[in-house]
Amino acid sequence: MKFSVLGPAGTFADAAAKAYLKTQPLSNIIFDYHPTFDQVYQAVSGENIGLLPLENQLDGYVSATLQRLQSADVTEIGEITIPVNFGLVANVTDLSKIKRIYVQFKTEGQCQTLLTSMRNVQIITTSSNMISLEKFQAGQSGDAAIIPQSQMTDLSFPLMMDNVADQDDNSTRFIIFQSHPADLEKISHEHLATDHFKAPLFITPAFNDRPGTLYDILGYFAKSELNLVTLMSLPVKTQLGVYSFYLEISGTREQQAILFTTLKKIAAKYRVHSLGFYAV
Ligand SMILES: O=C(O)C(=O)C[C@]1(C(=O)O)C=C[C@@H](O)C=C1
Repeated sequence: MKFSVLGPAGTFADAAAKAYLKTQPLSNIIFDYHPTFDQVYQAVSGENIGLLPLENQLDGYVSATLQRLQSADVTEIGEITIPVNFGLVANVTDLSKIKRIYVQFKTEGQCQTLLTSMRNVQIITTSSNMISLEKFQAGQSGDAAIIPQSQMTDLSFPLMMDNVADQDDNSTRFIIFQSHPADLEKISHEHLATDHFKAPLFITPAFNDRPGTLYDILGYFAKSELNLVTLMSLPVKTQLGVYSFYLEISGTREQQAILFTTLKKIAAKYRVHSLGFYAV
C-alpha cells in the first residue's frame, strides 16, 4: 500500500505518518513523497492512503487542507497529533547578518517571535520544511532556514539555534485519508470497534443570512448529546458572504447509531458532506 506524504523524508508529515503506523496494523507500506500537499492529495487513489496537516496549536487550521476537504470526495480513516518544534540554521555567524531565510508556509506563523525580530531579511516561503533545508544548502552566503528540530543533530553550520518556535509546547494534527467519498448511507451501516469516534463533515445551509441558522444546526447535536469539538466556517466561493461550516463531532461507542440518525435529519434540511468517521 502506498502512503503519500509531504517530502522529502524528514518533514513533520513524514514523522506523523510513521507515528500513525505505530498505532495501526498496516503492512507493506511504501512511502510516496511529494513536494507539495496538493500533489500529495492528487497522488492518492484506490486503497492507498495519504496524510494532510489539519491544525497547528500556534497557527490554527491549515486553510489549504480545509478548502480541499470542502469539495473533496475523500474518506478520513484516522488522525495523528505530533509535537512540533524548529531550529534555525544559517551560513553566517550572527543573526543580524542573515539576508534571506527559507520558511515553510505554516512554519512562518509558528516562529513569529524570531522572524519579526529579524530586520531587512527576505522571507522566502516554501511548501515543505525539508525543502527549506535543501534550498538553504544549495544557497548563498547570508542564507538561513527554519527546519524541523529533529534535523539539527546531524547538521553543522556557523549559526544554529534550537527551539525557535514561539513556544516549546506546540503540536500539529494530521488526518489520514483515502480517495473514495464517504457516503453517509453506506457508512451508517458500519460499526467501529472503538470506545470513541470522531466524525468530520461540512454542513452548507442554502441560505445563511437567516437568524438562527447555525443555532438550528448545532441544536441537532445538542439534543443528541453529541460532542461538537470543532467548528469552522469557510467561504463557498460562488458568492461573497456565503459560508459552509466544517464540524468535527466526537462520541462514544454507544453513540454511533445516534450520530447517523442525527446526520440524516440534518441532511434532510441542509447539504451534508460527510468525510467519514474513525476511531480516536
Ligand atoms: O514541512 C513540513 O515539515 C510539514 O510536515 C508541513 C507542516 C504543515 O504544513 O503544517 C507540518 C507541521 C508543522 O506545523 C509545519 C509544517
